[in-house]
Amino acid sequence: MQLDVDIGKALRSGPRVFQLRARFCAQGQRVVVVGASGAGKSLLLKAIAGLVRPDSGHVRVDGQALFDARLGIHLPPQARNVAYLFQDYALFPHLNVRQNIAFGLARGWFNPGRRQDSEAVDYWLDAFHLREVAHQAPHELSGGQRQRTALARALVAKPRALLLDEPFAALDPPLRVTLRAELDALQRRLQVPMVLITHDPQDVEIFGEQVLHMRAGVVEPGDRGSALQLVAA
Ligand SMILES: Nc1ncnc2c1ncn2[C@@H]1O[C@H](COP(=O)(O)OP(=O)(O)OP(=O)(O)O)[C@@H](O)[C@H]1O
Repeated sequence: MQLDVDIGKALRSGPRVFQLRARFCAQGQRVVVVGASGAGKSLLLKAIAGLVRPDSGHVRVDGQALFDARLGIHLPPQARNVAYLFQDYALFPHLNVRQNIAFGLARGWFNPGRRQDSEAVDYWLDAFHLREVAHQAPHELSGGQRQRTALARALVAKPRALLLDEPFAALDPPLRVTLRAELDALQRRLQVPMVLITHDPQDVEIFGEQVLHMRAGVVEPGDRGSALQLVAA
């Protein structure tokens, strides 16, 4: 994947203005974003996903413009084919596991899925060991099952990139280790490029093929060593 980002965005809240100024080009399959709380990491990912509209600049994936202020391009999230996994997974509380995953196909409720679609959902139910709980609602799941459902929903539409906002933060340490290893193996198997926000040194070790530092809204290139110092601080 080639991710070419050069964006600016001012966010105002009362007298305070937060200025996002992100400019970088990422080439690898595994990009990690580190930085202090409030540095702008989630905003950056949301801008790539199309959930936040920058004021200026461009976002290009493999040469395709997802956003270009000068050309007036701002593809909606569902047209970007880039999956975004929220910090709290954002599962739909009134839908069961199967329905949550099927929602990732973005066909909506009035357009029932085709046969291949339900095969795709079945595939991910099996791949993530969710078959047994397919009928359960998010509040009836363990933390790991919730995370796997959210990942399955993100992957079912075969995204060209996966954006993960602190994917293990809500999990207790033993489960974190297990699911980190699962994501590691999954990424190798699917070869889906990913950008992962983290405060955890283990994530930097495992997924930090390329590291971006964010400091007060600005992206600075970093390396694994300095990222480890930053997250350990
Ligand atoms: N809608 C908004 N209006 C005004 N300011 C905002 C808005 N959303 C975010 N901000 C500000 O933008 C800054 C960056 O927020 P962001 O969520 O990207 O931080 P982060 O680096 O992901 O932090 P954390 O590690 O705590 O999740 C913060 O200072 C936040 O207060």
